[in-house]
Amino acid sequence: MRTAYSVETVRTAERELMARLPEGALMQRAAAGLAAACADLLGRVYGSRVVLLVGSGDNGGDALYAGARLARRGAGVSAVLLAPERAHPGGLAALRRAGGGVAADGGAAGRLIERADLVVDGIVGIGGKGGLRPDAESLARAAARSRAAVVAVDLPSGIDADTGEVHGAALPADLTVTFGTHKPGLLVDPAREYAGSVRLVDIGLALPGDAAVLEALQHADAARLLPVPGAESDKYRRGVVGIAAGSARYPGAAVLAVSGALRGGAGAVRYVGPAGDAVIARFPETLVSDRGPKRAGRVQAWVVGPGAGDDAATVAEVVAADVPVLIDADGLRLVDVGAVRARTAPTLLTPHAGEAAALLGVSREEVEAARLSSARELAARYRATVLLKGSTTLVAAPDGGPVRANATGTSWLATAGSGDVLSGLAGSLLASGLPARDAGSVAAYLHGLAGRHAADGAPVGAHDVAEALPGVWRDVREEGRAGV
Ligand SMILES: NC(=O)C1=CN([C@@H]2O[C@H](COP(=O)(O)OP(=O)(O)OC[C@H]3O[C@@H](n4cnc5c(N)ncnc54)[C@H](O)[C@@H]3O)[C@@H](O)[C@H]2O)[C@@H](O)CC1
Ligand SMILES: Nc1ncnc2c1ncn2[C@@H]1O[C@H](COP(=O)(O)OP(=O)(O)O)[C@@H](O)[C@H]1O
Ligand SMILES: [K+]
Repeated sequence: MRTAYSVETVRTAERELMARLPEGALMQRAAAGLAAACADLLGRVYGSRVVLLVGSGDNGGDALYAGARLARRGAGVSAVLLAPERAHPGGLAALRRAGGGVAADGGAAGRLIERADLVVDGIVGIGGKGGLRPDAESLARAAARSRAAVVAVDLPSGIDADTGEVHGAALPADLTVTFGTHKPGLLVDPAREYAGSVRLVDIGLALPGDAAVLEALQHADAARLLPVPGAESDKYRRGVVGIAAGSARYPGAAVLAVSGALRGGAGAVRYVGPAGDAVIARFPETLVSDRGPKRAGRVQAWVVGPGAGDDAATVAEVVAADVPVLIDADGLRLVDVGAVRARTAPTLLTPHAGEAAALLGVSREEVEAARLSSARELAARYRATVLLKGSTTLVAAPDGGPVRANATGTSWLATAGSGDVLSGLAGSLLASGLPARDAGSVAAYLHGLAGRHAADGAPVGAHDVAEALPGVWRDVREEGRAGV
């Protein structure tokens, strides 16, 4: 599991560790890891041109000490000091001793950045507040214009470490070298996009497991959660998932939700609704009923809403059932918040940003700018687990605890109907017995990978994503066993 901790927790752990180590040891560990990552990125250090953007705090100190290490290996290293009188004195002295220089003025800084192979962003780290200030912003613009690779120290400067929000200008990186632990902003959009790839450097911080703010499943975690039938299993013991979806106008949503559900681990898929003929034509293994959810036969979990049109009665009937229920798409518009809050069995809501905005009474842009707080707020209001879809998908439980972030997806998944496949898949995992947080996060994990496999750099339809699921499932189990 990849975990992320708040700035406050990181600071506490750092203080405890620093008290036990010689002065400056922690910064040397950070700088050594940073210099090694820069060297890997450069390929050849000797003769390369490196520019350090140095702010007034310890983030700048890391950059200066790493720059000194690169200078000792033959790189031409120059520092651009945003606040010369407050630049880390030890770091600056080390850089000078190693033969590095300092840009004389803004003009020189611009020219250095233009010719650089590598720009190291040490403007601001976990001490940052708000977006970049104007002097830093102009350097960020110069770095973006140059052909240099950008390595962010700890965090891309300008992002909010705790929330993943970006208030103002920030400096996009190709690589972020982060220390001790991931920070939430490295896993949640829009900030995550600024980070590029992320490399974690162990500096020996001891972080309390129960204080994680965010978690991201890895193959081994997903593999452990995937339901696998045992020798004694039969289709009912594996779980039956009910799909109440589709309408005369949108029969395809029913077919796609069933396509996801059939690949999600339940032993049987029951379909209820007006699109039974279309479902059976495509998936003859589906148990089809036109008698409404209450009289369709037993299920261990329901999915309601994809392509449901205005059928509020079916949504209400499903929400009244005493089994786990996933509510998606039209179902989110039709459902009564009081009825959801009153449920005792688990509920999983799966809105995209637009649907979440409608439920919260804010704009879509506001949800996209503040994904973490939006997911948490919805979970609290509906007393339900919320899976907020998008480039990073978040799964927030109503009882607090770490939010799961998923970034396995690809923007090729932004295609009509791919959300229907996801809801069928997650419903099937619910029916097979996974708690809502696990069902949602495992579904997002597999769905994202399936999108990647199916697309492989080209446009795909939602049915391609569903068809890629068994292959992905196999990969996750195999690689998970191998400890990948
Ligand atoms: N505390 C520790 O033990 C360690 C800290 N490390 C580094 O230290 C960093 C934290 O250092 P600091 O606490 O000194 O804080 P930072 O260096 O992150 O930033 C603080 C300084 O930046 C200025 N600033 C704040 N917001 C700004 C903005 N938006 N634009 C421009 N300037 C801004 C502030 O005035 C302040 O002087 C970490 O991110 C990490 O890089 C590492 O060396 C590992 C050890
Ligand atoms: N830019 C993106 N990057 C990664 N995944 C995305 C992106 N945009 C959308 N997705 C994913 O694609 C799916 C789209 O679902 P949704 O918006 O409900 O579409 P539909 O209603 O047409 O099925 C979700 O799983 C979502 O997380
Ligand atoms: K930084």
